Amino acid sequence: MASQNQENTVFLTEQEAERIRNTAKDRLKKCSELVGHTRGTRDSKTAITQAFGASLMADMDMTQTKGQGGTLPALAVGQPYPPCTLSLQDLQPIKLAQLQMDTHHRGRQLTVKRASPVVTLAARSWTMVQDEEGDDTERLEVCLHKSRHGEDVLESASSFFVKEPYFTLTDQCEATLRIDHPSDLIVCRDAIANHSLISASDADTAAAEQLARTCKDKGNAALKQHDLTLAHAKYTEGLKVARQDVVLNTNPDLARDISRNRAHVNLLLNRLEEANSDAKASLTGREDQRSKDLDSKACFRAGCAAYVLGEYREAKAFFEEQQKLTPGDKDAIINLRKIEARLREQETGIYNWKKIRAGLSRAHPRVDAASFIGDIKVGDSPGRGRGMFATRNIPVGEIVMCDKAFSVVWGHESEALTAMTYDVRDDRIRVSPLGLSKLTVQKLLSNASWIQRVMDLYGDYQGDGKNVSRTKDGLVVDTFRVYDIVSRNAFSPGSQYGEESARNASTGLWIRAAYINHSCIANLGREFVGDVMVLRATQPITAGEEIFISYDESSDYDARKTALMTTWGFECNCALCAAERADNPAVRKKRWELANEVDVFVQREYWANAKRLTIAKARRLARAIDDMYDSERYKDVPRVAVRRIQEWLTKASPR
Ligand SMILES: C[S@@+](CC[C@H](N)C(=O)[O-])C[C@H]1O[C@@H](n2cnc3c(N)ncnc32)[C@H](O)[C@@H]1O
Repeated sequence: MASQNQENTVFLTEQEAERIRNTAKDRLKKCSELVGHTRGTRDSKTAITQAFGASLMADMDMTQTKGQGGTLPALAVGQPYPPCTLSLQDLQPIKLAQLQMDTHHRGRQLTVKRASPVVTLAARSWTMVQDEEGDDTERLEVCLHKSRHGEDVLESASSFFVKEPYFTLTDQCEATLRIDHPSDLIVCRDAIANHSLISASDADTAAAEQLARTCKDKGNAALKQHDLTLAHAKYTEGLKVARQDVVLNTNPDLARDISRNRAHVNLLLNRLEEANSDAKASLTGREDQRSKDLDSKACFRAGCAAYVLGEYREAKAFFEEQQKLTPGDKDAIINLRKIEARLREQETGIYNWKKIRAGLSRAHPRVDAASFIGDIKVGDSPGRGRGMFATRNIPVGEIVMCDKAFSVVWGHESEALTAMTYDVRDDRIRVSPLGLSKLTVQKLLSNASWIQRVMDLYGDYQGDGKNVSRTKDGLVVDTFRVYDIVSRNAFSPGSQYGEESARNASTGLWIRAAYINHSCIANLGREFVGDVMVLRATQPITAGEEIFISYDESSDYDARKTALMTTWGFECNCALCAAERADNPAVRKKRWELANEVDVFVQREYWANAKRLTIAKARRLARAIDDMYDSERYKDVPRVAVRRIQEWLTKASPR
């Protein structure tokens, strides 16, 4: 992740780093020794006692960091496997006793019930589960993506279906069923629900209609209790029956009513595409006042979903229709006004920054704004993958892009989760914004069009690319791919709402800006207003030229080189790096020391009313740094170490 704040560094002791590496390597070794070994049955009492004993020893996935107090979770990453893309009904059952060690049981599904309380750790939750018959017990662990809609998934129910179970070892080498992809775990909230459906297809009209009505009532009751997941399940069940010909031919309004209700729940669950299609499906098009009122409600719901999806023209059409159906409706008027602003932002890049800034606070850190993409387009950037290119000449100071974040986690929010990750692919330990990966996965699980857009971004692990898989149980999201995409595309919007450090750094994903490559001599400057990234030309850009931002602004060549390789996985070949690489390391070191001296000077000496002696000292410093540059090599290359003191001098001696 590109940091705004170079102080955001976690210092890991050698021993801690070694411990993390060894834990991951030990596990991998044991796993490879045990591949394919049959599990056999486990005595349930002993299994539960052993598992809890191990968990009590310590939350072993926590890491101590040097001199910074506190801990960060540590996770091994870089062993991706694909999520299950089959529907539950197409998988063959398997029993716990049939499981084989370190094996993905492709084409199989397990039905289990919870047999112990849930243990919730920073980056995972686990519990003991039993077969349906209760004669065998095993550990079930959900890694990272352990909660949905603010609820711990394992705690939300007592029965689960595990799709294509992965039976392996924990970091402490205990046997476990491990879930990495949330779509591989199906919560069974109400076993009776599915049985009731089976009889519906054969039922007579009255019975089927009654069944759909009961589901609708149960959905309404769950909604009243704010149990959105159950409400959604009940409406879905009711819709399946109400959309069958037996009911549809006699009472088409029942399906419409349930669709309208589910649209509301979907909006609350952020399932915007389904909210939009449900609302459209509920429209009656009739002219009586009651029908008009209902259609107005549906238009409002379809419009809200389209608005959050960024489909402002579609949203506008729905709110206009709402206004026609129920003239004077205040919601429609307010929303139409908001849409005018969004369309202006999107089409012209004109924003009311004063108003936007005034509306930002710790409690409201996100901006309600559209993204503006200026005259730029994605193209091939040899040696750098894809990049963004200007399609016309752009003068200095012009806004090139304002990108509203796809997902952002602020340091002060409960979703913020930073972890030390050990990547087995390149043997590197990194500080990873896992909270952002989690939030991104949650958003993707709700809307298919978003999956395609995020999965188009660059990531080391390709998985199934930008294909969207959907089973009868819902959307499938490859969390390993999201993790890799976040690792290579996340930026930090800086600490806009209070102090933060590496352990709670704010991070976000800007999916349009994510196509812009790095150069240490960037031609764009970056600023954040809440979660909007504003990019302006800092140099004149000619049509066809690639645009660049700086992922790391350190003036220390070695630090910058290491950060670019560790975080972003590349070595920069810009003119500045080429010149600095050719410098004698001793010269680079001396220049770096002088730049540090400048930092201390600038912090101590305020430029306003600076004494002549102080200004003279600043001039000496600037000259000393300038002398450390080879005049031939740095003829056309910026002398970055001298920049700060020159800025100070410009302000201190304006005449
Ligand atoms: C945010 S993405 C930029 C878009 C990316 N090039 C693509 O094809 O989607 C960051 C990744 O782009 C590549 N990249 C960016 N700047 C680069 C540069 N100056 N040299 C080489 N690779 C670069 C690296 O692979 C990096 O991890």
